[in-house]
Amino acid sequence: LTTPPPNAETVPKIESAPPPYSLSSTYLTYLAKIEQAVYKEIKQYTIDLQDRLHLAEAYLKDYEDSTLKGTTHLPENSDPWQKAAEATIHPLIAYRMVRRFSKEFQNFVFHMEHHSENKMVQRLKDEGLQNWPGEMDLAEAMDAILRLHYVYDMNVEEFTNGNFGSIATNVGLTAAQVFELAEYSVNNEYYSQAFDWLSAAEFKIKNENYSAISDSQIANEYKRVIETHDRDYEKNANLQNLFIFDGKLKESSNPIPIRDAKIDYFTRNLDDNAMIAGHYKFLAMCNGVNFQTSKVKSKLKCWLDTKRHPYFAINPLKIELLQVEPPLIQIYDIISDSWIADLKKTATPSLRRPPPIVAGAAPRTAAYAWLSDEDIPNTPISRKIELIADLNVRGMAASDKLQIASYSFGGHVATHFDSLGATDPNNPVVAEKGDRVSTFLVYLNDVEQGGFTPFPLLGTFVKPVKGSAVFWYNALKNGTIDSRMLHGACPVIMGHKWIATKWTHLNENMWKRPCDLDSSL
Ligand SMILES: O=C(O)CCC(=O)C(=O)O
Ligand SMILES: [Fe+2]
Repeated sequence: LTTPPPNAETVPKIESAPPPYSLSSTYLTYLAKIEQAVYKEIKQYTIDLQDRLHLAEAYLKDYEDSTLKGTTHLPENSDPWQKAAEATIHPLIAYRMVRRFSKEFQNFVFHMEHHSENKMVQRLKDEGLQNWPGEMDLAEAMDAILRLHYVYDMNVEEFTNGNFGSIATNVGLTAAQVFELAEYSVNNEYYSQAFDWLSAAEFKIKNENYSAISDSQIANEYKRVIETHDRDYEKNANLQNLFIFDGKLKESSNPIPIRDAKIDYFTRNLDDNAMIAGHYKFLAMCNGVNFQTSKVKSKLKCWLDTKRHPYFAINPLKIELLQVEPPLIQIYDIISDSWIADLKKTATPSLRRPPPIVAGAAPRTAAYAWLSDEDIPNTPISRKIELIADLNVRGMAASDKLQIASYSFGGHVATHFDSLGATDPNNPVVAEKGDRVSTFLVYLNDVEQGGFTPFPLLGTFVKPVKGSAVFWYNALKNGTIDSRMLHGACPVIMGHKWIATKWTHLNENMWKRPCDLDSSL
């Protein structure tokens, strides 16, 4: 796995907004660190509980083997004082009693006092118990797991056995945990997913010695999926983007598998609008499908560029052309490990959950921080981008601050345009600086699996490669939005994903934008 992000301990307690625990590898790392202490605490607690149980049992046994055993000839209901006197005649019974009072009780009371539940709870509170993940974090984590299933057409049985495509691991989920995700799917109207999760739970229960759920719970849940689906079907059938079966489940003996239903949607909605068509191509690309024609592909190439600036005569840029028109390029090895470490370290304390989604904006699940050039004096990345892209980048008017994003499992961005005017024609930033004319996105690490950046309408996608950047223009030369530049981020399956993004604005780059990126060929 990737090395943990720096300064995980410095993750702040955020008063204004709940910390994005499930959304960011940084916060997950912080939790994993806390859990090392929690594990030790609870492990010790079980040892203490066992000690106390043994002490209590030893006391009972000693009393039963001496006093009770030696005084059985008195009737059950005889006078307690008479019984007590009887117990003190025998020297060894008497001795054992004195021993119990002076030794075993002391021991017992000592253990009770020093390892009480209250003290454990206090220690957990000291670790930050009240700020730990809650319902919302769990819902976000469940969404992330279900998103991986949906986007990558995961076989739930394989997935929950810990096998992710080409990667096999030895950790999966229990039948009860799989069942919880099935229930969550139904509650959130992901009916087709619910079926996959239920049948996986049904299968898993057979292979478990002990399961916290039963076959009858699963049977009831199947009934609930069908009933809930059929109840909501009429109401929602007209909603284009709602993932729903074609027809009522009660009447169809064979529900359409999620995979076929997606392909159906893909072909049906292809021409409706860029966002919807883009979504289904996006899913295919996350799975590695490239839609570029052989004619387009034949123009693609890699080269070492020495001409952009004298600096590059001795440090040539390794450029790969991913699409000629509109231009999309990936440039390798543009940022050193020490710059990467500086960016992660500086961003970590201010990583926050994204703002609530406004109408028309794409859902995104990552934690974000914004760095000004002054925040990172030893990492002059704006200057470097100026040299590479030949654009004005430095200064408040020329670009946005550098955006750092930290994704965790299932972390994604739905298809969108980086142009601010695309979602909000009255955006004040557009009025002031002009729209975002270009995007320069740097991958700060390799991702074990998943996390591609697809451009559905170009038919190609970018793979995260540590230290490489992808560059494109969001605006046409006349300044209007280039609607071909729809893109998104595929969910991370395994690993962490960190990116740094610089958006350059139009007004300061009016005269800078080269006529054609191709001229450097
Ligand atoms: O993470 C990626 O690959 C793309 C992110 C993106 O498009 C964005 O944040 O606007
Ligand atoms: Fe974007």
